[in-house]
Amino acid sequence: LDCHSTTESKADQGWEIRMSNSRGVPYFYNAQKNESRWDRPDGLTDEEIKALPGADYLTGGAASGGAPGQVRASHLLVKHSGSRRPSSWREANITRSKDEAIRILRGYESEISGSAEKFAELASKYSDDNSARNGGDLGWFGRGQMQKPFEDATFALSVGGMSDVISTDSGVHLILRTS
Ligand SMILES: O=C(CCc1ccccc1)N[C@H](Cc1nc2ccccc2[nH]1)C(=O)O
Repeated sequence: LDCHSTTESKADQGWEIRMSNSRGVPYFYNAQKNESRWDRPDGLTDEEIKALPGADYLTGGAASGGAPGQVRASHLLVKHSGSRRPSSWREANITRSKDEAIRILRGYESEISGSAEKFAELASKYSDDNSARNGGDLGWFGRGQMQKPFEDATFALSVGGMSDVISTDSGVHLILRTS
């Protein structure tokens, strides 16, 4: 019986780097092990860490400050049948009505009740945007980059503030301004 000892390459050990919205610093996340940690996983060298998905959170990218006039925000998007692209990582064919999407989002809004950590947790689980994998974090952006209703709502928020339900061509959103 010849057993092959496959030494897993570090890359497919499932580690990635995500941004903690509540603390505004990166952390190590492993979906396979369902583990999150602030400190470097044992045995990962600098080189291997730099090669992980989300590594740009460690360098410039989203972690460092934005240019003047830029803001940083997270959002929780609930798509509906009228969305420009009624499909997401969560659901291949989204058929809920806009009213239903708003009702769902109002439910999250009351569950969040001002907690940035709760926001990131619910965005990770339920946002129909790919930013769900980063707790809804969109990084830094300036005016002219996002759909107008989204931009205006974000720039009207103070840091730490959360928007009302905002509607764009993509669906309905809750926005949390983080910087
Ligand atoms: O437009 C994009 C980002 C680029 C993209 C397009 C298509 C597939 C994947 C990414 N994603 C939308 C969801 C979405 N709409 C937004 C509006 C404002 C901010 C973030 C948003 N995220 C969406 O997925 O419909």
